[in-house]
Amino acid sequence: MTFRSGFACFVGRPNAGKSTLTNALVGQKVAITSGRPQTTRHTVRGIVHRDDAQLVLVDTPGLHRPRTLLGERLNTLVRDTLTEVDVVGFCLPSDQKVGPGDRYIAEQLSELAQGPGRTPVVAIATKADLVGKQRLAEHLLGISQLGDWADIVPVSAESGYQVDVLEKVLVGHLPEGPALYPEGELTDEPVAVMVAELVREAALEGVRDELPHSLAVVVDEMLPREGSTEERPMLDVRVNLFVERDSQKAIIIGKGGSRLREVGTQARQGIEALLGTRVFLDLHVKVAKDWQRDPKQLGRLGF
Ligand SMILES: Nc1nc2c(ncn2[C@@H]2O[C@H](COP(=O)(O)OP(=O)(O)OP(=O)(O)O)[C@@H](O)[C@H]2O)c(=O)[nH]1
Repeated sequence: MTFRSGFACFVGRPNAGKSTLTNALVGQKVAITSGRPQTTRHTVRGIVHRDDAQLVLVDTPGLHRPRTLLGERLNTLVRDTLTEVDVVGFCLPSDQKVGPGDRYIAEQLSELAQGPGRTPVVAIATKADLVGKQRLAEHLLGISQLGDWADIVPVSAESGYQVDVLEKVLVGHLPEGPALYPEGELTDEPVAVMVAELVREAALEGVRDELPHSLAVVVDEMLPREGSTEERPMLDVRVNLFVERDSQKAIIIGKGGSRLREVGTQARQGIEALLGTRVFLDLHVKVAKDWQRDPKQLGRLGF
């Protein structure tokens, strides 16, 4: 039996279902999903362990037209990631017609497919559960006319439809080689990044329209609480939330701090589940003016 191993990543416009698909393949929640675009700022890897292969998924941010410096950096990150993987999955949500955003990405990908590495691109019709047979057929036709794909696979991460098929197709594009990570490993995302994502997710809940891309979350410190014992461990987690304006700070904090308390409670439950220990979560909201356009601030926040 030949063993294959390698890297795959999903691209697609915001909300195409990339994170959800990663989770469905890995079988556990590693990447944070959300109903709003561009929440996946960091490269999160999920690892699929099979008897015949190991597939390492690199979950990239949405490839989109750069509008701000942050956008440009994200796109550079995306392109760097794309040239390093063995196969790219291009996600196109079935409930939406192929549009200009998809065409833009398709152009970038065809450059890649013709480049020196010749990375194969598998087109994936995501969210197939949301549409009927006829619409799905139309969608697949639209996708086939969009470019020259190694394969086209309809899937639903929600219902599980064809997730196994997609897994086989992706694995088929990997080179022969030994496992890259020990079995049981699901992600090598640093814990601090996952903690920050949980806080960000909670902080955006219900106010995503007001604070679309203006929130950055950074874990300041994570320390065992003084006096906490091995039987009853307790972790002090201090997190900074950066917004661009005072008005946004007010939204996060809420009347008399009520909203921030809810954010803290929700995030804490997620963090405790992630770390398997009790957590004291200390949230600080700060204004970093126009951080999306300032290289120094971006650097400090890890972009
Ligand atoms: N019905 C249905 N909904 C899905 C499916 N996959 C994803 N979704 C929903 O679509 C929305 C976006 O999914 P994500 O996985 O966050 O999309 P993404 O491409 O990672 O988004 P960005 O991180 O913004 O680029 C979420 O509300 C998901 O619940 C699916 O197979 N079926």
